[in-house]
Amino acid sequence: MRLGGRLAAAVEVLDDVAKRHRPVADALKDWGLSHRFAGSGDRSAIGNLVYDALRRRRSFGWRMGNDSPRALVFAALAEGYGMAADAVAAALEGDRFAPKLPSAADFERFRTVDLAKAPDAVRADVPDWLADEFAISLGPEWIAEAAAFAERPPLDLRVNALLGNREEAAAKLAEFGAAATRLSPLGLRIPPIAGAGRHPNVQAEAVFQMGTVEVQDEGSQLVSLLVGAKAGETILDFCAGAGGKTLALAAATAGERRIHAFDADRRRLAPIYERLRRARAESVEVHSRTGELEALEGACDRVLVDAPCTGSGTWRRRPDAKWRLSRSALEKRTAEQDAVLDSAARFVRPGGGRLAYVTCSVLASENGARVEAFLARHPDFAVEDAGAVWREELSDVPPDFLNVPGGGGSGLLLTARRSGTDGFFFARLVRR
Ligand SMILES: C[S@@+](CC[C@H](N)C(=O)[O-])C[C@H]1O[C@@H](n2cnc3c(N)ncnc32)[C@H](O)[C@@H]1O
Repeated sequence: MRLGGRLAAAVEVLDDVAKRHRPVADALKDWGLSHRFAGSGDRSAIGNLVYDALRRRRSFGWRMGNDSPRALVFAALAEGYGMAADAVAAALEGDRFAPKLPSAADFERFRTVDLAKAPDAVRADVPDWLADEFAISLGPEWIAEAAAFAERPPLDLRVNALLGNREEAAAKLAEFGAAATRLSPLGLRIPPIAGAGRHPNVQAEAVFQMGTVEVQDEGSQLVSLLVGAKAGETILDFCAGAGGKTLALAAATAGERRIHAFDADRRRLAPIYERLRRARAESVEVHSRTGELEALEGACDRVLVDAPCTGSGTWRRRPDAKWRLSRSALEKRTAEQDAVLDSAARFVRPGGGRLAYVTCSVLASENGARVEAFLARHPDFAVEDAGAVWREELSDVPPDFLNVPGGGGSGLLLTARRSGTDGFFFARLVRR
């Protein structure tokens, strides 16, 4: 396909996402199925345009003076590829599939308008109703913090300590530019996609197939390590889902058969079995029914609650979710978070057992506020100092991560801007 066809396809996909309120990944997949002539290079170029347009929908729309799918796609092209109006026009000359070009004046406005004069929520690239939530959650620099979640993300891998070490894995993935992560001692990072490119298909590599590496954001690796799981302990991953953190816990406990993985939704657990096999994580027992957990009540040294949340920390990877989120959905999530914490608390061993609360959201109402509400309902728990937990499980902590404005209590907040990771909240509570 030529550039014009790719642009038209990106406009079509964005239209579909907007009109049918559907996830962008589904819209892209459907487009691919009905346009089988498109090659893999076309698909990744179209995907990049669509994702870039969604990540920065508000600021692109404001700078273009128009937020139609067509204007957003041209904005993504101009920004992502550094193309000026005349270069775009020249590239599309005689291309009958190309969508109608914005005017030269629109391109000029896009290039020169001062975004600093735009409303806060536009600069932050978030919906208006979320501006206050972000300001409370991320403090005086919330606009820059939110805008960092509108950048392209890297591809992070965790090296499975049960099967390999980071140096060897890095050597096997050197052609993709994989390098050690800054904060996780187990991580490898492949830089964000440039231009029309795409991330390598690491799942096809022997090092992945043999279980030596797993795809996991560095932030997710860090919060898994902060749980502090040790060999010989009884550990319950209460919201295990597809097992991203279960696998990390299994590697941290060097294979002792004491990890229990549970999820209230059996369908979500489905991928865990194959992932555990590949990682040779034999220490994990998977439970899909609450009744199977009876023997664990009051008996777990560590319980991880990786709670259902809005996912606001993952908007670099799922930018469409940012525009679908509603106030009522946020309220539904906070109620679920209270319920899941209450259900999980009974498994924690009195007299020193730990309850780790994690979300992949940066919103204080899902994070510190939930911890505070939990402590009010459960006076037998106390929150540990997050800085001390980091020093105990990892190393010196950069003080920025501990600064959780409006978070209440001693939580840790990772963000794209502070830690260069997806957004994660972490708090560890001890049962007296
Ligand atoms: C953020 S996801 C878990 C992701 C997973 N830990 C990982 O790292 O791949 C949250 C999970 O919590 C589960 N969940 C929601 N409510 C629950 C409850 N009351 N008890 C247990 N699990 C629950 C959901 O089914 C979902 O799979």
